Amino acid sequence: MNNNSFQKKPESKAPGPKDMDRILQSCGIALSPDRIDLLWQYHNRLRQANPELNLTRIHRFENMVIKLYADSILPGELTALPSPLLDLGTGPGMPGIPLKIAFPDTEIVLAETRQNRVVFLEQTISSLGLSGIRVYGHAVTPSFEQMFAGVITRAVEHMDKTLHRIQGCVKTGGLVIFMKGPGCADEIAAAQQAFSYSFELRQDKAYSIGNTPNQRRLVIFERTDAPPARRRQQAAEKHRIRDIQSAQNTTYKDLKKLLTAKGMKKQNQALVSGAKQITDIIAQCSGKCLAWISGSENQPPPENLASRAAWYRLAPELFDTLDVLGTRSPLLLVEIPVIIPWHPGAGLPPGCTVLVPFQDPENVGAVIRSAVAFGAENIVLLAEAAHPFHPRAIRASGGVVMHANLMQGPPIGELPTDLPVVALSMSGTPVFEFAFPQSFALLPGMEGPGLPRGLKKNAVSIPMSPKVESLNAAAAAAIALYTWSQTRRI
Ligand SMILES: C[S@@+](CC[C@H](N)C(=O)[O-])C[C@H]1O[C@@H](n2cnc3c(N)ncnc32)[C@H](O)[C@@H]1O
Repeated sequence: MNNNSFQKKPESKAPGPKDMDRILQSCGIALSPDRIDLLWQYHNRLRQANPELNLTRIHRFENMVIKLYADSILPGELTALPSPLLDLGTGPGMPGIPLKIAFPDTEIVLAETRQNRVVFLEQTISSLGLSGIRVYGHAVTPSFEQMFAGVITRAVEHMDKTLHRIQGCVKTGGLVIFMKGPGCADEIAAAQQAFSYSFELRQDKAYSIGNTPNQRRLVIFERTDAPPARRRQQAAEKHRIRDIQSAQNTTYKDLKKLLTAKGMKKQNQALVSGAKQITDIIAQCSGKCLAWISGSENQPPPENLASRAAWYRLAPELFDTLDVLGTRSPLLLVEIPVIIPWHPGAGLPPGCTVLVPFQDPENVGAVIRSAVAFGAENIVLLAEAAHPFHPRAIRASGGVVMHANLMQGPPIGELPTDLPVVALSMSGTPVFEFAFPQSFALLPGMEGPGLPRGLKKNAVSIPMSPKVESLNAAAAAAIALYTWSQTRRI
């Protein structure tokens, strides 16, 4: 028998508050003895409850101090903590409880959905005798509207999801503090893209926890717009409000008529959908905005919508009927520019006039967008064309229809035969070899029936692989317009 087996192993001394203090100091955190004592009590409660509640997978004492407590406290050393502060998805109280202990003046609310954790948090707060900290034991959702100066969150979800979730509860200028690992660049980019109108990146700081190899990144966004509750109140003071609950309401009936070209022509109005289009139109054509239309009072108009625009708050089912693109975000009622008649007898202006025959509103919107992009400023809608302010056309145009120079022309069959038409046709001259006249009308092929014979005299084609039968007509028009625009630059 090995003699060693009789020897007692040297007992490792159980760690105590002094060890906690020493490790925290090595991470650059100096707490007074009473604060260390509170953190020690928290540590013991966490350890006791962990086997039953599964609060953390970190068990070694040193790791718990570094990766849980020091990690939780460091954001307060690196930035001034906003107060009151919501710790979203606090779990067992991280970072909220160590932060409260280290920065007792900060008011903190711990948000946690799991009820056994909620009980643990409440008992911990009471047992440690902490004040200025409480638990919100429900899910934080966009409709949560208690107001905070800031949110902090650790190990919960992607940043864009959190920014969406906390939009109701952070004041203008409030901070959203994300405690992340080093590789979060994609998350930051996604959040910036999705929330460019409401949050700005204020800080992105890489650091390590003391002298350990644990790399961390503190990412802070600042809220730039007003939260919905404030916007609702401001909007109610600023705009004329009309609550519409019945399909028999005359304003609603008029709005419904705008779903047809006839209604749009008669009322000279259109419905715009899509958050980006609407934002752009409000910014660029504020005088044309007549009403903000939402399916609930929780979607107030943005602050820069002119006060002359009304706010129509529709019952959800009435709103859904108008929201033909199914965007579920509010619509904008706009006054549309008068489409003046086109008189071909007066001759064509220099450059390219685009004739639009498309019956598909998306092609109409797309070709108008390309025409303006490549400098063909005169656009003639032939009688066959879908209405350029059809919701799909507005969306495909990227909002360009609002300021394009649109004219109303005859049916394609009634175009003057002496018009210098350059038609787009599969059998025409390859577009790169074609000498565009000084002044001409570009006629892209109509879907289905194609071009009338008489107009094929001067035809250009887009060379392409025989594997594809034909290009989308608006795409072909865009290529021809681009080619023409390049010949003008020579
Ligand atoms: C992975 S744990 C992280 C806990 C803690 N922040 C940490 O760093 O140790 C995420 C916690 O967020 C909670 N949670 C998730 N979504 C939430 C929401 N919408 N509102 C409140 N709590 C939420 C979960 O119940 C869970 O306890």
